[in-house]
Amino acid sequence: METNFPLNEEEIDGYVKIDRYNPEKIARIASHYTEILELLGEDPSRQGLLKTPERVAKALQYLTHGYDLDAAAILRGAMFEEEYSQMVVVKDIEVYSMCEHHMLPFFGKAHVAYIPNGHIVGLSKIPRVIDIFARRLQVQERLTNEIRDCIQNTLNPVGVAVVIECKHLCMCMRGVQKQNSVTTTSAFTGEFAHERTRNEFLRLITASLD
Ligand SMILES: Nc1nc2c(ncn2[C@@H]2O[C@H](COP(=O)(O)OP(=O)(O)OP(=O)(O)O)[C@@H](O)[C@H]2O)c(=O)[nH]1
Ligand SMILES: [Zn+2]
Repeated sequence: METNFPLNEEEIDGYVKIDRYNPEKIARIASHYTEILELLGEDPSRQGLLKTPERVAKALQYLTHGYDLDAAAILRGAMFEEEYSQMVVVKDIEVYSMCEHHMLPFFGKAHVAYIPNGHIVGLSKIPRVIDIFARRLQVQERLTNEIRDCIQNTLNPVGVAVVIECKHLCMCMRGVQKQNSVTTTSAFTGEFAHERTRNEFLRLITASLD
């Protein structure tokens, strides 16, 4: 899987209104991690760990920056009147999220489709919406529904379909330790309730360009 992130830390600031990276907040989170390192049996004063609490604090702020972003506003910012009324599918969108039970990553792909109802949306905004909900503490089911609801309620299309396939590290590197299990979740509205439309979507997301 590619690891190019849609937003880096500098770019976030263009979207995030409050300052997630303010030094006081980072220092407070970091101080907890100094204690956690000690409790884990480490020596937080050894060279390799000196900056670790601060690094972890910044990483966690990044991994949860979706709390500060308004997905509906981002969609509304790039809606265009257009008479196109066929299905629009954006597939194989990388997803990186954190399970709310263990705060361990789950990651994989999302596939999204909608059928326009007078408006289309800028294509890049669909991965942005996914990221805004993924960059929080999540369960895959809620992530799937939140993406569906945001697109449905903002763009008001004839229907929305969302399928997400993810590996959960809390199931791979601890706990039940199943390395190959993949969880699939889906959410549909409107026209996608019909088997024919849903099947067309499923066919398109499994079709290859090669
Ligand atoms: N439904 C759902 N469950 C999740 C997701 N991410 C993690 N989980 C599960 O959340 C559950 C939490 O169960 P608990 O029994 O409270 O936690 P635990 O003792 O750490 O469980 P194990 O992982 O089985 O060791 C586990 O079954 C995880 O696999 C998710 O996105 N959706
Ligand atoms: Zn988990």
